[in-house]
Amino acid sequence: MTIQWFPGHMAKARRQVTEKIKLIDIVFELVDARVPMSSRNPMIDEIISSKPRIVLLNKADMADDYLTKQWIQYFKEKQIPALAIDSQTGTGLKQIVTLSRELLKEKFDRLASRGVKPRAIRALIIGIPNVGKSTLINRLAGKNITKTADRPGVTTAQQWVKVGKELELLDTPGILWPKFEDQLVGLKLATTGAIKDSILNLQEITVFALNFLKENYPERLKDRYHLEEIPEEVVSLFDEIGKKRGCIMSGGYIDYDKTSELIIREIRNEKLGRLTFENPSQYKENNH
Ligand SMILES: Nc1nc2c(ncn2[C@@H]2O[C@H](COP(=O)(O)OP(=O)(O)OP(=O)(O)O)[C@@H](O)[C@H]2O)c(=O)[nH]1
Repeated sequence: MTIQWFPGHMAKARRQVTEKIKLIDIVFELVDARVPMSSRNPMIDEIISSKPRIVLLNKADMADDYLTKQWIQYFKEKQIPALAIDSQTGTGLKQIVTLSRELLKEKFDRLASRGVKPRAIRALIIGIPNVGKSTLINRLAGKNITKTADRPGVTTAQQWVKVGKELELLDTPGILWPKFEDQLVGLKLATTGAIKDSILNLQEITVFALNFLKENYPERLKDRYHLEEIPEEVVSLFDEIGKKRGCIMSGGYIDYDKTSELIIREIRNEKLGRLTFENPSQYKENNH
């Protein structure tokens, strides 16, 4: 689903998330491990406020392992615990419960000392569209997808999904918007497939992707497209790939649309291996 984010929608989404946050102990902020910054909401710190949080770098199976470790370190330095997960297979999910329990130990000990009966940790998954929120909820819930009894929420009755004995999730995740006014963010999200029916031009996305691969993963580019050398000019690179893969129009011209579709499809299908499109060092320098 492609959501059109108008200011009114943004305000409504934010209000809904803020209401839900009041009901929970901890936030699971889901991001795409291939674009950990671009797949975050620009106002996330403000929205979450002082609630404990874990950043979950989802789709880690598609991301560059080396950079995923660097990103975990980056968040750690900002006092935000982060975990790499794969919601499709369930890799890394056990740690979510263990870490949540650790982070909330003091709060729950305090409640217990006041005589409050022990209860499951309540959590909310939030993230921009397509980061894998539903996949994660389904994976965590497993057979327990049958919902627990309603508990009155602030505006509507909320449904909770049990995850073992120790965790309960709000069944509908919080959806937030990306920072799409930044063109580079849009290009990265489009390359990874987060923006489905992109308003961005496909050839433009491909130029971005090729430049990125040329700079960061030149050997993979060479291997995949059997290139001896990578041409300086991105247009020549485009031409060469188009020629090699038979994306030719009548008259012998390169079919740029077809070439673009092929390259983007291959990136999304991991034909160029596991890729991460942003490096934490860029964000440290810019002091983001
Ligand atoms: N490879 C991989 N794919 C994943 C993972 N998690 C989710 N996906 C895929 O990502 C796509 C989006 O997942 P959803 O769970 O629908 O994402 P969502 O955040 O609920 O999306 P919205 O409903 O648009 O907000 C689906 O095709 C999933 O199969 C993961 O960890 N690894």
